[in-house]
Amino acid sequence: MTLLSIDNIQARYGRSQVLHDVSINVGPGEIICLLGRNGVGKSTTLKCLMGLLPPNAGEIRFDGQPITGLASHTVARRGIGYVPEERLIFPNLTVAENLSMGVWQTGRGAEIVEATERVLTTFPRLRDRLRARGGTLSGGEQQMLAIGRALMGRPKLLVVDEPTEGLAPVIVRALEVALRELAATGMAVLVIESKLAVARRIASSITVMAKGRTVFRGSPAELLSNEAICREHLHA
Ligand SMILES: Nc1ncnc2c1ncn2[C@@H]1O[C@H](COP(=O)(O)OP(=O)(O)OP(=O)(O)O)[C@@H](O)[C@H]1O
Repeated sequence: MTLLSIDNIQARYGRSQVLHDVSINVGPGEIICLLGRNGVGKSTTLKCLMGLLPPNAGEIRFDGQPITGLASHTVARRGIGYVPEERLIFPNLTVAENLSMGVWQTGRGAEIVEATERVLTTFPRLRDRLRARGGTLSGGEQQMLAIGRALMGRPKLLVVDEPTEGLAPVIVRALEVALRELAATGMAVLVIESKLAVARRIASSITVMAKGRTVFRGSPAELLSNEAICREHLHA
């Protein structure tokens, strides 16, 4: 079953065509890792999905409905939680306040408490930090907070741009465990991951991009046995 299908999208910044032909599918309970060298259009693909840059061709469908070009708040309300590369933590708000920003209806205290508990089950490390200001957290804790905030609205699909970038191995492992646990509950996960080792451990399927196109889709084992794709399109 497919929850998200991105079909043959193209997109441009001004006159510069950045995406030429991108297709990605994600089903419930799957973790799809998007790999490829710097500048091939991975982040741009997520921006198209999230309504931050309208594609100029192709279609995006989510949960049986077309969502191509819808505004980002509408896409989010359909059930997609997005964690951009910059994380966008509010540094002067506490961790608990940052999390509560991820709930749509404000003023419903019980809902916020329940959603916060769910996030703390996924990221127990944040429990002791609930009253700390976002800006005082380590990079790894900030990434957990950013993902946690995206989880507050109970998304069916979690979309994360490079979550492990620049983080210590022990934190990377904790994020891997969290993403696998979320997928085990049936959540779909689409993640940009530049480390092949991480992608191998968590991916149900890997999609490789090169120069604005998706050039490979398969299991981690299929990717590793495809020497040409590994040599041409991935970091060593
Ligand atoms: N706002 C923008 N305006 C113009 N060009 C942009 C903009 N953002 C990205 N680009 C260009 O679009 C291309 C794709 O960028 P994108 O960030 O999607 O790549 P990426 O695969 O995510 O790479 P990285 O891992 O470096 O983030 C690059 O050539 C980049 O320079």
